[in-house]
Amino acid sequence: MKIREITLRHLKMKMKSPFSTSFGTMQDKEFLLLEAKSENEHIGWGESVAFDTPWYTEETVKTNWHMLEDFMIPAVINEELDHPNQVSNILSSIRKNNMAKSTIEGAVWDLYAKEKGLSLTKALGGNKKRIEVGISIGIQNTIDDLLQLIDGYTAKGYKRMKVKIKPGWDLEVIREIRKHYPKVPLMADANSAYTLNDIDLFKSMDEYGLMMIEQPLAANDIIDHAKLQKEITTPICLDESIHSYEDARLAIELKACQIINIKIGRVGGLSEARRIHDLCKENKIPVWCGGMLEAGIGRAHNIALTTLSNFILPGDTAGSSHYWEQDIIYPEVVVENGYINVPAHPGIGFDPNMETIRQFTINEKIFS
Ligand SMILES: O=C(O)CCC(=O)c1ccccc1C(=O)O
Ligand SMILES: [Mg+2]
Repeated sequence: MKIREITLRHLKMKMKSPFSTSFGTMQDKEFLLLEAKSENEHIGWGESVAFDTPWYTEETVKTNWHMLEDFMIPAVINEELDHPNQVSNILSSIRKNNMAKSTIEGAVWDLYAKEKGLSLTKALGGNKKRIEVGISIGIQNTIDDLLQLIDGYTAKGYKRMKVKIKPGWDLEVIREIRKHYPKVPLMADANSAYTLNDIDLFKSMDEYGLMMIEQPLAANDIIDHAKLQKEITTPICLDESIHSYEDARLAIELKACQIINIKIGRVGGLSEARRIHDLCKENKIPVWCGGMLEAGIGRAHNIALTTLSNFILPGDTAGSSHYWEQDIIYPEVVVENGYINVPAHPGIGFDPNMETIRQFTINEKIFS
């Protein structure tokens, strides 16, 4: 198959409520959508998960636009593609910029599945009919606010609660949650806010039965994560540290974690995500699918990936209505009792809502 036309769009959508992490607060979500049309008039969609500031990784919406426009789209358009795995080879001469790579690679996967008449789930080799999801809860003004949110999400059936922590919003918060919800499946995500000097804090957390602590230390610090994991019983889950299969291999060999959060954008696409999944499975490291506050296209890709067998733990793919007044796909992603039904239609299995896409687009360029 060949891609003969690509439309790149820059969208801006307002989130229903602001989302706060150890790095700061997000309210407006800017992101890119890539629409790739084949010779046979099939259309594949990809979404960039880069944010408008480089706090999570070094990439931003603007660096992604630049990489896609000047390097990646010219390299892929009009090339004969037999399989989406080729995209990472074609782009391998471009260093890093994983989220930009993933945007175009994701569109090629969707397109490939549509050309074959397969769901993206099938094309990837997944076979779940439904997936389990949890919810990621940002830092709140008060512990009472947080407890109320947990109340609501528990009632909605989300399979586990993830709370963001940072220095000053950590042990006390976990202790209070456990006082009110002794049994709720609970985990904490620090987004790299700590160092090994905080080892006593993490030892104290061991008594609260957390499913895991996500990314307590710096993104480039696999060695210190290994040291920390030796000292605590709570499993460490790595997020920001894992950008590739090789990172995952290093982390597993050094015993820096017991669980890995896979985000398609962070690792450069679905092909690499699947390789990491397979490596983790061989090494008995359970994985789950992380979230980047995606709009519907990115959310659909996450659902398909999560159908692979070693996605054992609930992911962060909450329902569309948790984030948006109106999402950009139909049907929207719906969570019922903590489950999302996996669509069986060709490709990502959701249709773009062109009306809302146009409404939220602030810049657009067509390449052919
Ligand atoms: O609801 C979601 O999409 C996941 C929210 C989340 O935890 C998150 C959101 C933005 C950036 C990083 C993270 C993270 O997993 O660390
Ligand atoms: Mg995280």
